Amino acid sequence: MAATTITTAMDFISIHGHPSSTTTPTTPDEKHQEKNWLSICSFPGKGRGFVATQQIPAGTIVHTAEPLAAVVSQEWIPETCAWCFHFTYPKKMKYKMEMKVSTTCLQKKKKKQHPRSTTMTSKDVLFCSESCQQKYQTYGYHKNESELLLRCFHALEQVYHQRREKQTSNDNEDILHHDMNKFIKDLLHQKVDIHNDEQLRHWIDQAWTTFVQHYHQGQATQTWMPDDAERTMLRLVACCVGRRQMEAEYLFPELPVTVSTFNDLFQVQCNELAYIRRILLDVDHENESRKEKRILDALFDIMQMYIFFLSATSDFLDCPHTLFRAIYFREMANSFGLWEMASKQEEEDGNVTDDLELLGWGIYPSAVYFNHACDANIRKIRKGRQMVFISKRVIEQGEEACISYGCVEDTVQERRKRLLEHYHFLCACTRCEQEASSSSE
Ligand SMILES: C[S@@+](CC[C@H](N)C(=O)[O-])C[C@H]1O[C@@H](n2cnc3c(N)ncnc32)[C@H](O)[C@@H]1O
Repeated sequence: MAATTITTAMDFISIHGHPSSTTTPTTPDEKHQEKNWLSICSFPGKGRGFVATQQIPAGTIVHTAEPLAAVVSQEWIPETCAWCFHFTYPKKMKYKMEMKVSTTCLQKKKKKQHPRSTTMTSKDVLFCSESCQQKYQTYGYHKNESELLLRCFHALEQVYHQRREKQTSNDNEDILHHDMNKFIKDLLHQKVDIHNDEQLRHWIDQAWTTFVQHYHQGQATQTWMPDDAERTMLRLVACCVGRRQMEAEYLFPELPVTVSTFNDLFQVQCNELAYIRRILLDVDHENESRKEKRILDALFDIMQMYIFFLSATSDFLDCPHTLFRAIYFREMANSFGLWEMASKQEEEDGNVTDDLELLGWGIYPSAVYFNHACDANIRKIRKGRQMVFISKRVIEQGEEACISYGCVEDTVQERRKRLLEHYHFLCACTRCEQEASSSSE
């Protein structure tokens, strides 16, 4: 087990990240094997959610989910298998992602090159065994998918290292700040009603379009550096854009049943409006110039990530800002944290500690309907790349099946505050409703 516990800036995108739930699954009864235990319903104040279709015995596997995309956190790449998330601190993973690729295809825009091939590797994708390496390189929508991802990861690494070495500045950034500030002022002077979805969405679209136009005129920064969490996030976005591109280029390949399609991602709730609105409400009590700065900073962070992504991948990925945002804001608050698992020995000895590491992030479209409850009736455990969901007690037919998105030990006020801050919603679970009404009596 590793020595430190990380808390990254990306913690906020996790909905289901608690290390104590990452122990090895208990073997379920044969008769409890998965069937259609759950269906999707609408719940007032919570959107869609899973509901039990029949009485579910305790300890039943109610759902097993495969990721559409899963990546190792930047910090733990050397010690974590990119396929099965096996973690061996302080030992390093032995197998690299390595492929022969044609150099002409590497940069589509550079024409008239003689076809040559080269061996390409990504330092950001390592495996614990040849078998995991093989699975990673052959899994996907099409056999070319892992090659495309290799190029993306390689290019993201390169741009990162180039920027770190160069640190050039760009005077035109002032123009960009000035123009973007004008937008923010308009918003704050009530030309946009932030409670009106249509108006707010329109404003966000315009802000992005303006920013991207500046980028194409050479006015966006080339010096901004992503932190580890943002680099991890960019690889996760690349996996989704890559899947989309494969689907567009190769029609109807024979898919293994476990492979999600890009469209599956669109079942997932998009949190862009909720995120921006929360920032706008948060800064409400600040003075004007502070307000403007905080909104600008919040927007710029994501816009700069996008520009960084474009600089690295635009030669082989087609990703307009609308697509980037559609993916980014679905991953935000919907991705599952992939935690280190306790060893069998630790479990047998009852020695499972809380300082397990957050090894990566995955997006699991079939599992996003689990709403949060502060007294959850479902626990989730990781089994390699899969997420397995198991009932903690008997669940009655028609009862909502919920997991916990994190710690539920605090008071109702603290729990609600944390969920609002990290996941942008006011918790409406039965426990919160009851505790909130009794504390207000
Ligand atoms: C992973 S999604 C769950 C599925 C979501 N309800 C949907 O319709 O797609 C998480 C989102 O569901 C809603 N949600 C989940 N648990 C909730 C709760 N206890 N109270 C209110 N909203 C909740 C929030 O909007 C949250 O951002």
